[in-house]
Amino acid sequence: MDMDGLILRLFDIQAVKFGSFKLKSGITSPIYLDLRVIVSFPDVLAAVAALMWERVKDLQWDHLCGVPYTALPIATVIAVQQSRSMVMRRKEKKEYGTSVLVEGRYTAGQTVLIVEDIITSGASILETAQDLRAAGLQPLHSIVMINREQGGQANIEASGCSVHSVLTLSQVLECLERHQRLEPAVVGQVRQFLAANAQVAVPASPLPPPRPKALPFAQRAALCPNPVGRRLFEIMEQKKSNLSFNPDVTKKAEILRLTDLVGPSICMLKTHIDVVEDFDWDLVEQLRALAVKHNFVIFEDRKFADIGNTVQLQFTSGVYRIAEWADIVNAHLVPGPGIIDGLRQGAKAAGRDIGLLLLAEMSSKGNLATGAYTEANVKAALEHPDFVIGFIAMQGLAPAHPNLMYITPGVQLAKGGDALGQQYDTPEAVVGRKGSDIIQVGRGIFGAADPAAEAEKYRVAAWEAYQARVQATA
Ligand SMILES: O=c1ccn([C@@H]2O[C@H](COP(=O)(O)O)[C@@H](O)[C@H]2O)c(=O)[nH]1
Repeated sequence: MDMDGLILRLFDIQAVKFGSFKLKSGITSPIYLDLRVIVSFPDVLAAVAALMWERVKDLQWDHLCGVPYTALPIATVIAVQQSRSMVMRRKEKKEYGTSVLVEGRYTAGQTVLIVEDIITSGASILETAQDLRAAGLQPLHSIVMINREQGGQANIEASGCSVHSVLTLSQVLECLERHQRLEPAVVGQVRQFLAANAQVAVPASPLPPPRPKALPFAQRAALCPNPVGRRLFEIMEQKKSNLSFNPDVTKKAEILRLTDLVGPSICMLKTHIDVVEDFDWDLVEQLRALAVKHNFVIFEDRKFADIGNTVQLQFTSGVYRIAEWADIVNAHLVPGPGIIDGLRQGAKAAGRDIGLLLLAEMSSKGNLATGAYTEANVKAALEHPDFVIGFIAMQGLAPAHPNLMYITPGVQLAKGGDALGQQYDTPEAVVGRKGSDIIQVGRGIFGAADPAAEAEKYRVAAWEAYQARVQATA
């Protein structure tokens, strides 16, 4: 389809209309471009995507992002036709579940080409660019199908994002006039309108409502119905520590040595009690004594994953009798919410305050704890606020519920991974940008020559990232 053919087809399918229309920018226009309809005309959708691609194929960028909603199918067609990666900006923020506004796989600093159907003032592209920046991405370029030539290009380029367009409104008008599709009076009216509205201001508040405030841990403690969650928030504030340490070694003496060394820097000790070769009850007693000495809570990373009745037995019985000494345990939601009730009953039988973390996300490559599964975990947590204190997660998931906390494993001072699929991100990224609360560190600390000094480095990095996050939304 050539350009004239496309413009005539847009006219025929009523994607170009004449009358009196109120635009998002507030102005009343005698012409309205409604590219929403093209989803019902695959030939038009394909032609639009191909022409837009022609304009930008030589530019350098990492991901496409369609402005919701009209440009989403256009961006999708380009992404599929050209085998290019796309990210997707949410227009509405979800009540619960992943709070990310930009979906997809991307890393901070990557660049984006924004795809839009029409620009007038440029407000919609600016809104999308703002959310992309908030997600750590760089909106470098934009491509629009029709530029209404009303100042949008200048407004967007002033923000550092280049604008490329396939057609201008004048070109559309000129083509329809040449093919005698319009009365001369209508053409004159539209030209007059364009001349009088060459500079449309971005509407006063095109931006989405501000993100929820990141409350200080001290304030979040007061919102926490579970005594252990409350205590952990308080310890974090008292020790200025949002560092959890896991001495994943197999000898009792080494676990105790490492724990005593890093104890002053941590708010939480995470154990894998079933890897200890010389486990005995004295280990438990000594760990509890260290927890009192250094003021931290103990989290047994048992990752329960069976039916309610079985996990209750695993929790309270057997060699480890976890419910008698752990402050916090965790569970997969795979078996359904019965697992939460089973563990709650176990805690009650032991007569102790215990908090539960749900494994909403994981750090390992290719893990399946994503999307709807993650959201189901958030829903379950909201339904059991007395017992579920938060999540193992890679980011903040429900910022509207500050009583819930996020513990993120897979953290080291430099990004990387191990040979078995573990993936590491930095404290700054995890706590500062992704909204997690506590970093979970093992080998990064006990693998260092001086574990105590290394733990301090992690404590300072995570605490500074937390403080910066609170200040940024204050
Ligand atoms: O998704 C998950 C859940 C749990 N872990 C646990 O965290 C530590 C990480 O240890 P590093 O030595 O810092 O890699 C480990 O105990 C895992 O069992 C996780 O890594 N990812």
